Amino acid sequence: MPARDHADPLMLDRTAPDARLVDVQIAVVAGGVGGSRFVRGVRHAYPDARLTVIVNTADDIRLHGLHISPDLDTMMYSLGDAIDPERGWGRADETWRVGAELAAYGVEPTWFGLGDLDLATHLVRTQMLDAGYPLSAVTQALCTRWLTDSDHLQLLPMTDDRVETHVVIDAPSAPSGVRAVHFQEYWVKLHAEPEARQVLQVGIEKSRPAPGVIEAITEADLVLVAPSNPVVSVGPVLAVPGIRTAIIATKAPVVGFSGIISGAPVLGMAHRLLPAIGVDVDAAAVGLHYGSRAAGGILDGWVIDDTDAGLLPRLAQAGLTAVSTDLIMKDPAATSRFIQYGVKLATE
Ligand SMILES: O=c1nc2n(C[C@H](O)[C@H](O)[C@H](O)CO)c3cc(O)ccc3cc-2c(=O)[nH]1
Repeated sequence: MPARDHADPLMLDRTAPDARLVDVQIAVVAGGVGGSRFVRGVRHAYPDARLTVIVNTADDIRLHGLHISPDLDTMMYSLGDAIDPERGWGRADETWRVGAELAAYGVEPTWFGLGDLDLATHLVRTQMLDAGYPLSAVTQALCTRWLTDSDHLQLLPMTDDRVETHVVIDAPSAPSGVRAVHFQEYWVKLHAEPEARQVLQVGIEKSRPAPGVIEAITEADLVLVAPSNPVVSVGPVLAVPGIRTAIIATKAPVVGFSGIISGAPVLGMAHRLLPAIGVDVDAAAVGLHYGSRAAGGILDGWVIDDTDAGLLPRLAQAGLTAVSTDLIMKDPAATSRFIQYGVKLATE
């Protein structure tokens, strides 16, 4: 195995058929549903690497007196093989009896699905937060149940501070003509139907990276940006003061993957939110939104789907190294293939 140097930290002994990356540190910036599918692929691609997933927490919401962290829970359940495969969030074999009882009492909101098994997670998290533990300590505690190998896989909230994504929509009856709703209300109750006039990350200015986040990025041998929602999943992580700077400064190659394929998000509602931040709903626009590191952005490489190969010249002209491949995450092996392909081409 040739000596690993930082010029090519991912140097594989490419002669060995089962080239393994050992003692390699990988940091992933991710959201929830798409992000967790991506991370399962990263684990498949680099089984011996030490993985730190920096997870968006701006989706978090307080309901029924409980602190709910959808993206952290989706990542945790998914990597712990407890996720409901159809929904992509929440627990497998879930029941909804407590939620139905709350509705029977007329307790609002009833539009946010609270599963009985999932409730235990929110109860533990809320108790620990109320006892003064930071969200990162709570996450570590919850993960001891779900993630067997904590020194090879760690979930970090982007921050321990309270940050919430709120979406500004038209409200004809309001004096200002607009109102802000929590992202969960925009997505789960309103199905992202209203035009998004603005997307706010409430509290982001005062937020600080959670313990370990900056080190995970600066000490990484590879940083990956998951094909998560650029506005409400990757966006908030990059907006926590200090995180974008650390990504720009890291010696590791930074490779991003597009969640927009043929002008639409594979999952979720990014197409309803990208216009609010002035970014077209296409794989090139999102890559240029993140920007090449040479131009002050965060990416060394950008991976788009084969159906968007026609966008490659535009990315090349803008100075962003980009490649196209099959980006459909049909299973961890498929995801693993496109990750390795993208990393190899984007770091050569
Ligand atoms: O579409 C829905 N998504 C629900 N989600 C998904 C959630 O809105 C998204 O996973 C993210 O916030 C956006 O990616 C939940 C996630 C949780 O962790 C816990 C409860 C829910 C409840 C719902 C729900 O009722 N409907």
